[in-house]
Amino acid sequence: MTDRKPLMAGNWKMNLNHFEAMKHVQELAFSLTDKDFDAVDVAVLVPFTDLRSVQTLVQGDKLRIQYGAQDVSQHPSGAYTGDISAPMLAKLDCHYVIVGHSERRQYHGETDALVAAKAVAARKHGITPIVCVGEHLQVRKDGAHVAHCVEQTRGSLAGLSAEQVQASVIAYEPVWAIGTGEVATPEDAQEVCAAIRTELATLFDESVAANTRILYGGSVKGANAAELMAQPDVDGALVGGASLDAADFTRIVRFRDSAVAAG
Ligand SMILES: O=C[C@H](O)COP(=O)(O)O
Repeated sequence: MTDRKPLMAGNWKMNLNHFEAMKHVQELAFSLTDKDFDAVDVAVLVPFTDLRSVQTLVQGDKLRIQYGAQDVSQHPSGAYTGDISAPMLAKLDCHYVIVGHSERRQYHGETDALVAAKAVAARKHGITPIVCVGEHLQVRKDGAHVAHCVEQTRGSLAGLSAEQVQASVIAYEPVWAIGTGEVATPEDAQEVCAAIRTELATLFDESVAANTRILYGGSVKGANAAELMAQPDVDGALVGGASLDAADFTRIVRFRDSAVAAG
């Protein structure tokens, strides 16, 4: 890892109502210290219904926890029943929004072009998109995972300027590792994150490649975070299940402590 500040982002998925959200953020705030926030950016990516409560808590108590949503419309407003726009998220001071999570791609048929349009919409309103890519198990078995993820990255960033990409985050999440307990090896994570970074240099330039944060996601836990974060092209984690456990998420944020203990 270079001087890119690590980002540990908890994707709560469809868990925690707004009461539970406030309790959980308070627990996190209680267990994390200024030293943690100096070293690592910490974010929670919460259901839409939790955003107002989380915003109130974070801003009211001046917490250093960042927050955001898990999806956004590509449209700024209009007759799109059920959708939430980037201006709406910006009004709630969201820092981040996930776009193109594999669960959106799988259950809502989201394509690379749609993901790119959502990322553009987010950047237009000052929100950092966390653009997800990753291969299914069969693609990995076929040995096509690197090419697949590079292609998906290219498609999911189509239309974004160099500045917009540099102000975005990319998350490599192998689908076979999500929620399965089967974490990628550090070498697997490094191989794909490095290939994505090389692709950013090709698509844009070395500076974009060097400054864009690339996360790994898929069964990250306190016990395995340090070895993943030790990889030079892995700049943090997008954490699902373990982000619902304040103690384990804190261990992930403090990955350097376990690296020291192990070393
Ligand atoms: O966005 C998070 C990922 O889907 C990872 O989920 P997981 O940590 O439960 O495997």
